[in-house]
Amino acid sequence: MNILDTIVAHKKIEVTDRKAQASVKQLEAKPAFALPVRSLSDSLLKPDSTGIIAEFKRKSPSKGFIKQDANVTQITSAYTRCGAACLSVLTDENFFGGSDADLIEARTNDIPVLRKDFIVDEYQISEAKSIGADVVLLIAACLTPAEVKHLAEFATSLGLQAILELHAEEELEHICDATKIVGINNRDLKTFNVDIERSLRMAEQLPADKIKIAESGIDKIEDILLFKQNGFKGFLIGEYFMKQPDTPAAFQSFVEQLKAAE
Ligand SMILES: O=P(O)(O)OC[C@@H](O)[C@@H](O)c1c[nH]c2ccccc12
Repeated sequence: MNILDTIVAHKKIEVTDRKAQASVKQLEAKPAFALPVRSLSDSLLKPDSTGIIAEFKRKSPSKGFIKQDANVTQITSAYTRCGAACLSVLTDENFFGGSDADLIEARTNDIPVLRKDFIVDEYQISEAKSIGADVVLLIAACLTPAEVKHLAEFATSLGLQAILELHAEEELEHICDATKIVGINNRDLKTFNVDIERSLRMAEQLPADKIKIAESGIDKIEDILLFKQNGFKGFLIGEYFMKQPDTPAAFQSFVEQLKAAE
């Protein structure tokens, strides 16, 4: 079994357990469920947007611990203050060391927050809303096209936006009207290989009306400039910032360099 299959199998068991603990009605009754949603597309399309979706990630299956004791308040507030367009917060505990509590804390910032997790059931989208997320991720590699359509429409019905994550050309068939934002993952979730050129080639095949986001393995200003030239509006970056001894300072200097280069 590859790592993605392992994570998804684990996720399905977790979700079954959580469903037995809290009904959808109980999720809907949580105060955060009623919070207004902040729009990721509006944030990315602002003329002065950095486009950076800055990720809070303590560990990953490919790298192990990146920053085990990372402080979510300090890091997400610095990301926001220094110009992130959106925050991405891992909520998967087992493989990424994340939690709902991290997202709830990140939500106190006034930019959109992406719940970064492996969504296999609409229940997780209700959960995302109940902890204050504005955006959810739908990963084509673990869903059928019909599931993507259903989940994206369900997210939209709750006012949330969805990012459809693609990696391989065969996944282009997962695109539908409800998936307005498409992320191309430079990293293969089954092998962890990162290939930016491959993503650029694949992006050429996306419908022109989709908002494009480049994900993973981005660690230099030149990467962003290259993606921008190819029509990308968003850049999802985690490890590069999280692995720096001083994440807030590293983020600030990255944004300054990006602005100077433009
Ligand atoms: O840390 P990186 O290489 O900058 O990548 C961030 C983000 O793209 C990556 O964490 C990611 C992309 N798709 C995912 C799906 C699940 C979990 C994590 C991810």
